[in-house]
Amino acid sequence: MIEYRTLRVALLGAGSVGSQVAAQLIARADELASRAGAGIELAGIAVRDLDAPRDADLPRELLTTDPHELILSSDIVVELMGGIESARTLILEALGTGADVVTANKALLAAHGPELFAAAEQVGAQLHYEAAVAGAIPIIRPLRDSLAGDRVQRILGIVNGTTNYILDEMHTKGLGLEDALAVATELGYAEADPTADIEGHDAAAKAAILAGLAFHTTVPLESVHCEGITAVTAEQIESAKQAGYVVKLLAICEQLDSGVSARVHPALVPAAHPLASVHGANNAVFVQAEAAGDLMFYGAGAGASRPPARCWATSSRSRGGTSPAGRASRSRPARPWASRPSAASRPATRSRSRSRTGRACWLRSPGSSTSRASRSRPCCSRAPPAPLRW
Ligand SMILES: NC(=O)C1=CN([C@@H]2O[C@H](COP(=O)(O)OP(=O)(O)OC[C@H]3O[C@@H](n4cnc5c(N)ncnc54)[C@H](O)[C@@H]3O)[C@@H](O)[C@H]2O)C=CC1
Ligand SMILES: N[C@@H](CC=O)C(=O)O
Repeated sequence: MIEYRTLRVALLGAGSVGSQVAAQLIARADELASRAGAGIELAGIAVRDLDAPRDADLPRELLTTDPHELILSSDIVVELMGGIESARTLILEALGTGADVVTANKALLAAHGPELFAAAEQVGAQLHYEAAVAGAIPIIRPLRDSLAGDRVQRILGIVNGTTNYILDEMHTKGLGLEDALAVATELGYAEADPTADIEGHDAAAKAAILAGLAFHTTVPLESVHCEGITAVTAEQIESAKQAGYVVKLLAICEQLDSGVSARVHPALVPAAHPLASVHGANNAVFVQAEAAGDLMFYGAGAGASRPPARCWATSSRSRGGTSPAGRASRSRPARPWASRPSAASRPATRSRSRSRTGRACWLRSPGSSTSRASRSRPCCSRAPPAPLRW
């Protein structure tokens, strides 16, 4: 019988994703231990309300309303609360103790990534975020590590499951946006505030993260052009269909001569393109790289049972100390586990329409001025978004 030393894991938040992560950590503790070479013990779960109903049956004795105490006694902290300020403060607190952190919080990373990574670097801790982009799809590590020696030229991503689900329901069943959003929310795809999904902010945060990794730079969230799906109409979807296109909310990250461009907006995708076949809440990230050519990463993008796999995969690889007390003094500990168009159907509504060469283009709908798009610069390079060349 092999005896493993034990890593204590603190979970912050027990909502859709957090409760599933907790359930998996409990149910698969032995399997994780043998893979990670260390025992994994769920030390506690910080919640707001001890009596709130949860998606999974969690041992009551693990619940606490005191995240600070929990963090102090843990080796790895998994943040699944969402939101900005509390999450930021608690992650900084955890890193300050030398704990490794796992987060799926793309909004936080896009807004405060440099600060958080600097804090991790300072104490030699790790900050994992594989589940922050594209749900269950492993995309962070491939971009950061596997493609590090290549030159990524462009990324086309369907990175928001909620909007893909909505557009797919509108396309295949003729459902309205509101009805489809209600189902997406019920299924746990949507953010706590679904405006972040339908206005494109969630996809924009993911685009900033992807563009930063792909082009080895920092992409401020404010520089990502952002237009959601609220102005997409049933008529536009039907007209796109007739013309052989599917409307998708795309995150497009490109290395242009003028600089890095990252933008999010509805686009017409030719029905034969692999991205057109991404249905429901699935995501796909289509990467074009100089040496590797075209790659497509595909899988479940949202839904409570999907991202947990990415969370506990990174937790189990994350370093842990033999005792929390020993952490603060370690500056660079040995880490054996570490790897470290709008689819306007009527030409009159299009700001850019399909070109004579048959390329599908970026189409902007006149009704979308309430989105962050209208307030932000179009892209990092300040160049206007370029039409897509498929
Ligand atoms: N739902 C999904 O499919 C995916 C979600 N994510 C991200 O994972 C994170 C969690 O998402 P969900 O589970 O869907 O959200 P959720 O809203 O279902 O759960 C968040 C939970 O955290 C709790 N919470 C918030 N602040 C807290 C605090 N200060 N102390 C203790 N508990 C607190 C809330 O009460 C809630 O129970 C978010 O950052 C989200 O963007 C990432 C990938 C997929
Ligand atoms: N609300 C998000 C959840 C995962 O990141 C989405 O719909 O993609």
